Amino acid sequence: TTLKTTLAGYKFDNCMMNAAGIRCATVTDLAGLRDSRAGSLVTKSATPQPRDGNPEPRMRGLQYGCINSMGLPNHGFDYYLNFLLEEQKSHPQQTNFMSIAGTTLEDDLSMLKQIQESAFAGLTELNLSCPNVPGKPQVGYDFDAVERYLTAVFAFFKKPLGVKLPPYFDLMHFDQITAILNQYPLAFVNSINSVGNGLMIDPESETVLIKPKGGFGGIGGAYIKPTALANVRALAQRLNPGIAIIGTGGVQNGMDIFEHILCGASMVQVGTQLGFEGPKIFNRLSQELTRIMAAKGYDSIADFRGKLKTL
Ligand SMILES: C=Cc1c(C(=O)O)[nH]c(=O)[nH]c1=O
Repeated sequence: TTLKTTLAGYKFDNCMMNAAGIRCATVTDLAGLRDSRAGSLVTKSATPQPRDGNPEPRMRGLQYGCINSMGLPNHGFDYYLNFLLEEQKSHPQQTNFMSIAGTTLEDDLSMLKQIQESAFAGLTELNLSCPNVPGKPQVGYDFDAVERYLTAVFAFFKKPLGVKLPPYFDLMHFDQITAILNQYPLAFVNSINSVGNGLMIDPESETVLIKPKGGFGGIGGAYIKPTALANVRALAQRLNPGIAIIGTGGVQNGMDIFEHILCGASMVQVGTQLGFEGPKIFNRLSQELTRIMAAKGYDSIADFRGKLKTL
Protein backbone atom coordinates (compact mmCIF):
# COMPACT_ATOMS: atom_id res chain seq x y z
CA THR A 1 0.00 0.00 0.00
CA THR A 2 1.40 3.35 -1.01
CA LEU A 3 0.20 6.91 -0.25
CA LYS A 4 2.14 8.30 -3.23
CA THR A 5 0.38 10.70 -5.59
CA THR A 6 1.12 12.69 -8.72
CA LEU A 7 -0.27 16.16 -9.40
CA ALA A 8 0.35 18.13 -12.58
CA GLY A 9 3.22 15.80 -13.42
CA TYR A 10 4.90 16.23 -10.01
CA LYS A 11 5.42 13.20 -7.77
CA PHE A 12 4.78 13.28 -4.01
CA ASP A 13 5.59 10.50 -1.53
CA ASN A 14 2.43 11.28 0.45
CA CYS A 15 -0.98 12.56 -0.68
CA MET A 16 -1.38 14.85 2.34
CA MET A 17 0.10 18.21 3.31
CA ASN A 18 -0.70 21.40 5.24
CA ALA A 19 -3.27 23.96 4.14
CA ALA A 20 -1.94 27.49 3.57
CA GLY A 21 -2.17 29.56 6.72
CA ILE A 22 -1.72 26.81 9.29
CA ARG A 23 1.72 26.30 10.90
CA CYS A 24 3.48 27.76 7.85
CA ALA A 25 4.10 31.45 8.57
CA THR A 26 7.73 31.17 9.77
CA VAL A 27 10.84 29.28 8.66
CA THR A 28 10.60 27.26 11.89
CA ASP A 29 7.00 26.29 11.09
CA LEU A 30 7.90 25.40 7.50
CA ALA A 31 10.94 23.32 8.52
CA GLY A 32 8.66 21.45 10.93
CA LEU A 33 6.35 20.59 8.04
CA ARG A 34 9.29 19.57 5.83
CA ASP A 35 10.56 17.23 8.55
CA SER A 36 7.11 15.66 9.00
CA ARG A 37 5.45 12.80 7.08
CA ALA A 38 3.62 15.36 4.90
CA GLY A 39 4.27 14.91 1.17
CA SER A 40 4.72 18.63 0.55
CA LEU A 41 4.25 22.03 2.17
CA VAL A 42 2.63 25.33 1.20
CA THR A 43 3.65 28.70 2.61
CA LYS A 44 1.33 31.15 4.35
CA SER A 45 -0.29 33.25 1.59
CA ALA A 46 2.13 36.08 0.91
CA THR A 47 1.62 39.75 0.11
CA PRO A 48 4.39 41.88 -1.47
CA GLN A 49 5.26 43.51 1.87
CA PRO A 50 5.03 42.04 5.40
CA ARG A 51 1.67 42.52 7.13
CA ASP A 52 0.68 42.55 10.80
CA GLY A 53 -2.85 41.39 10.03
CA ASN A 54 -5.98 42.05 12.06
CA PRO A 55 -6.12 42.89 15.81
CA GLU A 56 -6.30 39.99 18.27
CA PRO A 57 -8.12 37.87 19.34
CA ARG A 58 -8.42 36.82 15.70
CA MET A 59 -8.57 33.01 15.84
CA ARG A 60 -10.38 30.70 18.26
CA GLY A 61 -10.66 26.93 18.49
CA LEU A 62 -14.26 25.70 18.68
CA GLN A 63 -16.00 22.48 19.63
CA TYR A 64 -16.01 21.23 16.01
CA GLY A 65 -13.39 23.40 14.33
CA CYS A 66 -12.22 26.99 14.42
CA ILE A 67 -13.02 30.56 13.43
CA ASN A 68 -10.39 32.97 12.11
CA SER A 69 -10.11 36.50 10.85
CA MET A 70 -6.30 36.73 10.74
CA GLY A 71 -6.23 39.40 8.05
CA LEU A 72 -3.34 37.97 6.04
CA PRO A 73 -0.51 38.41 8.56
CA ASN A 74 2.70 37.28 6.86
CA HIS A 75 6.42 38.04 6.60
CA GLY A 76 6.15 39.20 2.99
CA PHE A 77 6.80 37.65 -0.39
CA ASP A 78 10.64 37.69 -0.29
CA TYR A 79 10.73 35.78 3.01
CA TYR A 80 8.77 32.86 1.61
CA LEU A 81 10.41 32.80 -1.83
CA ASN A 82 13.84 32.79 -0.16
CA PHE A 83 12.81 29.87 2.06
CA LEU A 84 11.54 27.91 -0.94
CA LEU A 85 14.71 28.58 -2.96
CA GLU A 86 16.87 27.40 -0.02
CA GLU A 87 14.66 24.32 0.32
CA GLN A 88 15.25 23.43 -3.34
CA LYS A 89 18.99 23.33 -2.64
CA SER A 90 18.89 21.56 0.72
CA HIS A 91 15.96 19.21 0.06
CA PRO A 92 15.76 18.82 -3.74
CA GLN A 93 13.70 15.64 -3.50
CA GLN A 94 10.54 17.45 -2.30
CA THR A 95 8.37 19.68 -4.49
CA ASN A 96 6.72 22.53 -2.58
CA PHE A 97 3.99 25.14 -3.10
CA MET A 98 4.08 28.92 -2.74
CA SER A 99 0.80 30.62 -1.88
CA ILE A 100 0.20 34.26 -2.79
CA ALA A 101 -2.76 36.47 -1.88
CA GLY A 102 -2.31 40.01 -3.12
CA THR A 103 -5.01 42.45 -2.06
CA THR A 104 -5.05 43.76 -5.65
CA LEU A 105 -4.53 42.20 -9.09
CA GLU A 106 -1.41 44.36 -9.48
CA ASP A 107 0.06 42.86 -6.31
CA ASP A 108 -0.64 39.33 -7.54
CA LEU A 109 0.91 40.06 -10.95
CA SER A 110 4.02 41.62 -9.43
CA MET A 111 4.58 38.58 -7.19
CA LEU A 112 3.94 36.21 -10.09
CA LYS A 113 6.44 38.08 -12.28
CA GLN A 114 9.06 37.60 -9.56
CA ILE A 115 8.23 33.89 -9.28
CA GLN A 116 8.40 33.55 -13.06
CA GLU A 117 11.87 35.13 -13.15
CA SER A 118 13.13 33.23 -10.10
CA ALA A 119 14.64 29.74 -9.85
CA PHE A 120 11.53 28.48 -7.99
CA ALA A 121 10.67 25.08 -9.48
CA GLY A 122 7.59 24.24 -7.40
CA LEU A 123 3.91 25.05 -7.86
CA THR A 124 2.20 28.35 -7.17
CA GLU A 125 -1.19 28.61 -5.42
CA LEU A 126 -3.03 31.82 -6.27
CA ASN A 127 -5.38 32.46 -3.36
CA LEU A 128 -8.63 33.93 -4.67
CA SER A 129 -10.56 33.34 -1.48
CA CYS A 130 -9.23 35.25 1.51
CA PRO A 131 -12.40 36.25 3.40
CA ASN A 132 -10.75 38.40 6.07
CA VAL A 133 -9.19 41.52 4.56
CA PRO A 134 -11.70 44.23 5.55
CA GLY A 135 -13.01 46.08 2.52
CA LYS A 136 -11.73 43.44 0.11
CA PRO A 137 -14.22 41.01 -1.47
CA GLN A 138 -13.31 37.40 -2.12
CA VAL A 139 -12.26 37.40 -5.78
CA GLY A 140 -13.59 33.83 -6.09
CA TYR A 141 -17.16 35.12 -5.71
CA ASP A 142 -16.80 37.64 -8.54
CA PHE A 143 -16.73 35.51 -11.70
CA ASP A 144 -15.81 38.42 -13.99
CA ALA A 145 -12.86 39.22 -11.70
CA VAL A 146 -11.71 35.59 -11.80
CA GLU A 147 -11.70 35.74 -15.61
CA ARG A 148 -9.85 39.09 -15.57
CA TYR A 149 -7.26 37.77 -13.08
CA LEU A 150 -6.57 34.50 -14.94
CA THR A 151 -6.34 36.20 -18.33
CA ALA A 152 -3.77 38.64 -16.95
CA VAL A 153 -1.84 35.86 -15.16
CA PHE A 154 -1.62 33.43 -18.07
CA ALA A 155 -0.55 36.22 -20.44
CA PHE A 156 2.96 35.74 -19.02
CA PHE A 157 3.09 33.08 -16.26
CA LYS A 158 4.45 29.78 -17.57
CA LYS A 159 5.20 27.86 -14.38
CA PRO A 160 2.65 25.45 -12.81
CA LEU A 161 -0.15 27.42 -11.11
CA GLY A 162 -3.41 26.61 -9.39
CA VAL A 163 -6.11 28.63 -7.65
CA LYS A 164 -7.47 28.36 -4.07
CA LEU A 165 -11.23 28.78 -4.23
CA PRO A 166 -13.91 29.68 -1.69
CA PRO A 167 -16.79 27.23 -1.21
CA TYR A 168 -19.75 27.50 -3.60
CA PHE A 169 -23.27 26.51 -2.57
CA ASP A 170 -25.28 26.63 -5.80
CA LEU A 171 -24.92 24.07 -8.62
CA MET A 172 -25.16 26.88 -11.16
CA HIS A 173 -22.10 28.47 -9.53
CA PHE A 174 -20.16 25.22 -9.98
CA ASP A 175 -21.13 25.33 -13.68
CA GLN A 176 -20.12 28.98 -14.00
CA ILE A 177 -16.77 28.83 -12.20
CA THR A 178 -15.64 25.64 -13.98
CA ALA A 179 -16.67 27.07 -17.37
CA ILE A 180 -14.21 29.87 -16.63
CA LEU A 181 -11.43 27.72 -15.12
CA ASN A 182 -11.54 25.26 -18.02
CA GLN A 183 -10.42 28.04 -20.35
CA TYR A 184 -6.97 28.26 -18.68
CA PRO A 185 -3.92 25.94 -18.44
CA LEU A 186 -4.30 25.48 -14.68
CA ALA A 187 -2.19 22.82 -13.00
CA PHE A 188 -4.73 22.41 -10.18
CA VAL A 189 -7.69 23.82 -8.32
CA ASN A 190 -7.66 23.76 -4.51
CA SER A 191 -11.08 23.61 -2.89
CA ILE A 192 -12.14 24.79 -0.32
CA ASN A 193 -10.87 27.72 1.70
CA SER A 194 -12.62 28.41 5.02
CA VAL A 195 -16.38 29.02 4.88
CA GLY A 196 -16.35 32.80 5.03
CA ASN A 197 -17.93 35.12 7.56
CA GLY A 198 -19.30 32.78 10.14
CA LEU A 199 -20.04 34.00 13.67
CA MET A 200 -19.50 32.27 17.00
CA ILE A 201 -20.60 33.66 20.35
CA ASP A 202 -19.81 33.28 24.05
CA PRO A 203 -23.32 33.21 25.56
CA GLU A 204 -22.01 33.69 29.13
CA SER A 205 -20.46 37.06 28.37
CA GLU A 206 -22.90 37.61 25.47
CA THR A 207 -19.90 38.54 23.34
CA VAL A 208 -18.43 37.49 19.98
CA LEU A 209 -15.24 35.36 20.15
CA ILE A 210 -12.89 37.30 17.84
CA LYS A 211 -12.21 41.04 17.55
CA PRO A 212 -11.98 41.79 13.78
CA LYS A 213 -15.07 42.41 11.66
CA GLY A 214 -17.44 42.44 14.63
CA GLY A 215 -16.68 38.77 15.26
CA PHE A 216 -17.18 37.50 11.71
CA GLY A 217 -14.56 35.01 10.49
CA GLY A 218 -13.80 32.01 8.29
CA ILE A 219 -14.96 28.66 9.64
CA GLY A 220 -12.78 25.57 9.39
CA GLY A 221 -12.82 22.06 10.78
CA ALA A 222 -15.47 19.34 11.06
CA TYR A 223 -18.24 21.92 10.55
CA ILE A 224 -17.22 22.34 6.91
CA LYS A 225 -16.50 18.79 5.71
CA PRO A 226 -19.89 18.35 3.96
CA THR A 227 -19.30 21.58 2.04
CA ALA A 228 -15.69 20.67 1.24
CA LEU A 229 -16.57 17.19 -0.09
CA ALA A 230 -19.40 18.63 -2.21
CA ASN A 231 -17.08 21.24 -3.73
CA VAL A 232 -14.33 18.71 -4.51
CA ARG A 233 -16.89 16.36 -6.08
CA ALA A 234 -18.66 19.07 -8.08
CA LEU A 235 -15.37 20.44 -9.43
CA ALA A 236 -14.08 16.95 -10.26
CA GLN A 237 -17.27 16.27 -12.25
CA ARG A 238 -16.85 19.50 -14.28
CA LEU A 239 -13.15 20.39 -14.66
CA ASN A 240 -11.02 19.29 -17.61
CA PRO A 241 -9.22 16.06 -16.66
CA GLY A 242 -5.90 17.90 -17.07
CA ILE A 243 -6.69 20.10 -14.05
CA ALA A 244 -5.90 18.24 -10.82
CA ILE A 245 -7.85 18.84 -7.62
CA ILE A 246 -6.49 19.48 -4.15
CA GLY A 247 -9.11 18.74 -1.50
CA THR A 248 -9.14 20.88 1.63
CA GLY A 249 -11.63 21.19 4.46
CA GLY A 250 -12.81 19.24 7.48
CA VAL A 251 -10.01 16.63 7.62
CA GLN A 252 -9.58 15.14 11.11
CA ASN A 253 -8.62 11.53 10.32
CA GLY A 254 -7.57 9.07 7.63
CA MET A 255 -11.16 8.34 6.65
CA ASP A 256 -11.72 12.03 5.89
CA ILE A 257 -8.72 11.95 3.55
CA PHE A 258 -10.09 8.78 1.94
CA GLU A 259 -13.41 10.58 1.35
CA HIS A 260 -11.72 13.60 -0.27
CA ILE A 261 -9.84 11.29 -2.63
CA LEU A 262 -13.03 9.34 -3.41
CA CYS A 263 -14.54 12.71 -4.45
CA GLY A 264 -11.64 13.33 -6.84
CA ALA A 265 -8.74 14.87 -4.89
CA SER A 266 -5.14 14.01 -5.90
CA MET A 267 -3.71 15.77 -2.84
CA VAL A 268 -5.45 16.54 0.47
CA GLN A 269 -4.61 19.50 2.71
CA VAL A 270 -5.11 19.67 6.47
CA GLY A 271 -5.71 22.98 8.25
CA THR A 272 -7.66 23.25 11.51
CA GLN A 273 -6.71 19.80 12.87
CA LEU A 274 -3.05 20.39 11.97
CA GLY A 275 -3.32 23.56 14.03
CA PHE A 276 -4.50 21.53 17.03
CA GLU A 277 -2.11 18.54 16.70
CA GLY A 278 0.99 19.90 14.96
CA PRO A 279 2.95 18.21 12.13
CA LYS A 280 3.04 14.86 13.94
CA ILE A 281 -0.59 14.57 12.80
CA PHE A 282 0.72 13.33 9.44
CA ASN A 283 2.04 10.17 11.14
CA ARG A 284 -1.46 9.39 12.48
CA LEU A 285 -3.25 10.32 9.27
CA SER A 286 -0.82 8.25 7.15
CA GLN A 287 -1.27 5.21 9.40
CA GLU A 288 -5.06 5.55 9.39
CA LEU A 289 -5.30 5.99 5.61
CA THR A 290 -2.91 3.07 4.99
CA ARG A 291 -5.02 0.79 7.18
CA ILE A 292 -8.24 1.85 5.44
CA MET A 293 -6.75 1.22 1.98
CA ALA A 294 -5.32 -2.17 3.01
CA ALA A 295 -8.67 -3.23 4.49
CA LYS A 296 -10.40 -2.28 1.25
CA GLY A 297 -7.77 -3.93 -0.97
CA TYR A 298 -6.49 -0.69 -2.56
CA ASP A 299 -2.74 -0.54 -3.37
CA SER A 300 -2.63 3.10 -4.43
CA ILE A 301 -4.95 6.12 -4.33
CA ALA A 302 -5.38 5.83 -8.11
CA ASP A 303 -7.41 2.67 -7.39
CA PHE A 304 -10.25 4.75 -5.87
CA ARG A 305 -9.65 8.44 -6.71
CA GLY A 306 -12.86 10.01 -8.02
CA LYS A 307 -14.74 6.70 -7.86
CA LEU A 308 -17.49 7.78 -5.51
CA LYS A 309 -20.64 5.86 -6.33
CA THR A 310 -24.17 7.29 -6.48
CA LEU A 311 -27.35 5.47 -5.60
C1 LIG B 1 -5.05 34.51 3.02
C2 LIG B 1 -5.94 34.87 3.94
C3 LIG B 1 -6.82 33.92 4.63
C4 LIG B 1 -7.07 34.05 5.97
C5 LIG B 1 -6.53 35.16 6.80
O1 LIG B 1 -5.29 35.44 6.75
O2 LIG B 1 -7.37 35.78 7.50
N1 LIG B 1 -7.91 33.18 6.62
C6 LIG B 1 -8.53 32.17 5.94
O3 LIG B 1 -9.28 31.35 6.54
N2 LIG B 1 -8.29 32.00 4.62
C7 LIG B 1 -7.46 32.83 3.92
O4 LIG B 1 -7.29 32.64 2.69
